[in-house]
Amino acid sequence: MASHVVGYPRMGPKRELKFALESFWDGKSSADDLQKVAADLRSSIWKQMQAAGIKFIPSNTFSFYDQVLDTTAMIGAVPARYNWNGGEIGFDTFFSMARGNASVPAMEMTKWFDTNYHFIVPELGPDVKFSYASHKAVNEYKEAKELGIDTVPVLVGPVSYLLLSKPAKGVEKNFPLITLLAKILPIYKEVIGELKAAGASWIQFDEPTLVKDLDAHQLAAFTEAYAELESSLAGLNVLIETYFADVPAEAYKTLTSLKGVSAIGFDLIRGAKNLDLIKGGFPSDKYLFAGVVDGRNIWANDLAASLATLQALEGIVGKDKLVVSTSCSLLHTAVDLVNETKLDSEIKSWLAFAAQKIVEVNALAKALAGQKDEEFFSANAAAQASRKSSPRVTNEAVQKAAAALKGSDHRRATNVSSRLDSQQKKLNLPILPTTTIGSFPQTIELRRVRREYKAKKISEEEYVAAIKEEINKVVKLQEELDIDVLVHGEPERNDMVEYFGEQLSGFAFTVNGWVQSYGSRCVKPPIIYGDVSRPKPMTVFWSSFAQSLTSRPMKGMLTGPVTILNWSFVRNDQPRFETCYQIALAIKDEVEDLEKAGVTVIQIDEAALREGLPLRKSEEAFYLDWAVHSFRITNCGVQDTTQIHTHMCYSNFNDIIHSIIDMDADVITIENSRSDEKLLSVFREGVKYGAGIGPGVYDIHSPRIPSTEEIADRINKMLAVLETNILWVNPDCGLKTRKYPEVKPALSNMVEAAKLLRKELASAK
Ligand SMILES: Nc1nc2c(c(=O)[nH]1)N[C@@H](CNc1ccc(C(=O)N[C@@H](CCC(=O)N[C@@H](CCC(=O)N[C@@H](CCC(=O)O)C(=O)O)C(=O)O)C(=O)O)cc1)CN2
Ligand code: MET
Ligand SMILES: [Zn+2]
Repeated sequence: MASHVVGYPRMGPKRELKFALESFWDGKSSADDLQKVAADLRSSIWKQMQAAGIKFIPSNTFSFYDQVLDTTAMIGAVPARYNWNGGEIGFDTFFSMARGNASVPAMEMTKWFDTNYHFIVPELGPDVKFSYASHKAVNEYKEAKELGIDTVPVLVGPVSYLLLSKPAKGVEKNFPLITLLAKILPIYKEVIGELKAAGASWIQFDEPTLVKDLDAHQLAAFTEAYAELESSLAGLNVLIETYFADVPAEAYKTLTSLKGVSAIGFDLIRGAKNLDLIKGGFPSDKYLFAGVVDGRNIWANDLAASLATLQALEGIVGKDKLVVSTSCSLLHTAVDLVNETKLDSEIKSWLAFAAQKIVEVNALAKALAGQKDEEFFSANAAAQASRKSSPRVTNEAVQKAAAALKGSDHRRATNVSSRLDSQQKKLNLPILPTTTIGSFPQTIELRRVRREYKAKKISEEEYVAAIKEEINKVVKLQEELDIDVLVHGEPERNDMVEYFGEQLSGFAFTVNGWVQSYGSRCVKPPIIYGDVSRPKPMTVFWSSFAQSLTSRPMKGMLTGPVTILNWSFVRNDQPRFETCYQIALAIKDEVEDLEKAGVTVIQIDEAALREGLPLRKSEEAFYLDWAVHSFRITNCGVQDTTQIHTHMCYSNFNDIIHSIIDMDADVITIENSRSDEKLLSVFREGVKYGAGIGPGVYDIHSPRIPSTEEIADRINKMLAVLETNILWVNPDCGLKTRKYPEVKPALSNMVEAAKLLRKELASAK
């Protein structure tokens, strides 16, 4: 019985790739140094999988930034503004596309399906000249082969690639990108040819868009694409991998009849209906790659349950056609539990990170082949039983309180426009008020202070003094810049989700459980293992201190329940909405304590609300209902004069604008600049928005400093579709990833632009 892994984390068990990338970008190390770190990581991962007994080991799942950008490089689809002159694409062009450079902004980045991973959106059109411009897939296959490991090279499938692209600037918005298939397939053919010549016997195409709602045209593109590739693929075993949800019934028909395809991979964790589809009929000549080990979470597999599932599948497809696999790439889980020295041993026994998951995959494959490791299986069964019965998982008071919520929809008593009036009387803000999203740069010194405090190398007094000093600096800076509504800068926070997880009951946290979010940036999602409650106030101390330093309004800064849920590793033993309501109640307590402490503006970030949206239309309404409800629970009890802000980043909101309105926040700040102001089109189309809104005026994900004119131009575009009195001026997102030499001039230009427009508006009256 064979085993397979869809993909593996790239960063390394101690984020070696992150540090190598950042050092290279800072000019502190050479391209060769970076290549060396990368090669070492790849080789250790391949060897680890080989040692675990994995038969189908993936290659080309490594990336210096993102696998979709790698594909863009492979087919030479570099936007003209990067001045690429042909030839093999090197670091310069590659990283300019990813991060921008001094003269050109980066390409758009967006969420990879419903994960916290971001990909670089390809910009295509009828005039793009495609060419084979990155041999990475072939090189990595050869590299593994030289180590004596015959891998399965992985490519982003051509149809998913196009369906994830957007029309380039100047190309008609509804240009049918799928018509570019004919132009990119010849390059895929070249790659396939080289892989065959190098000795590959399998190839994997990731086609995750097959789990979305596709129309007949889009489905037909899959049929055409693989028919077109069939002759090039002859002699290779071809695996089409789907993940993140089940495949809709129509798509299943298309998928199982693709020409030249010998194997199909399914997510059997998130794809609840896949099993029934397969039971309803699976082609007898194809391999089934059964994704039973969860690539999106950190729980140890319930091996007995998976084995039963696999045995049922074996009855359908036959013993020699079943391959045990992961539900998706392990990119979305933490790397190695071995490095978790601080986790309590009972909780640790419930967990499996990527390194442990490959062992699970192999144990299942062996058990199917009649070589069950009894000891491994019984230890696993004991851990499953301990997790089910552990008293630390349950808090009855919390369960009762959460159950009681469902009857009411928790709305504020007064409507938003009269609330805004009461708030304005108190706040007395100018038109186009300026603010920032919360975090200020996280300097090396700041990180050192937090690290030393955690390691008990400095005392609590020293720590508090250092953070207070930082808050003081950030407040002074904002006053100098003349920003209207201030923030304390979040210097005490490692991350907006992890920070709250560390203070709530029912959460555990890791030391090295990093997951790539974008580029070199990683997150360490907390683990929700039990019922959630808030033992004591979490932010009141810092927020009241910050408010005491200034007469300007200081925003209290919280992360909302949906975002805490979506950016944590969540329980798989109760529905997500139950957990979300529990978190909402904890945040509600915090909101009310902030209000009591005299904080009059409170921002509750829901950065991840959109990405939690189910991948299929039919499931959206249910999610939006409980997600928006959870947000309202947190702040329905505050006074009219308390201004509730929320913030969202990186998303396409146009399709859920009515749910955003239904959140009933007083002010929303929202990402806008990196996606070409797509956001504004919804207002252009006539949606009425009466609450305060601050579409970001510049991209904070790039080191580039926007000019005053550029920002003023952006604000003008907003004024064309939004009422003057509801518009706020702010960056796209928090500033924690930036450096002060970028932030100071950028914010200064932002304030200047706001002032310029205030003047123009006043003289126009
Ligand atoms: N959870 C989450 N998801 C999100 C976002 C977000 O802010 N949070 N933002 C959006 C974009 N994604 C982002 C993801 C990560 C980062 C980010 O800045 N991550 C930091 C790590 C953040 C962190 O928790 N840092 C800790 C740990 C610091 C650390 O690495 N310490 C090292 C030593 C490092 C040193 O020598 O300074 C150690 O302890 O070993 C801290 O600052 O306290 C990074 O990769 O650099 C930014 C945006 C979408 N998704
Ligand atoms: N308040 C948070 C910050 O400014 C919101 C970030 S959304 C990813 O960092
Ligand atoms: Zn944000």
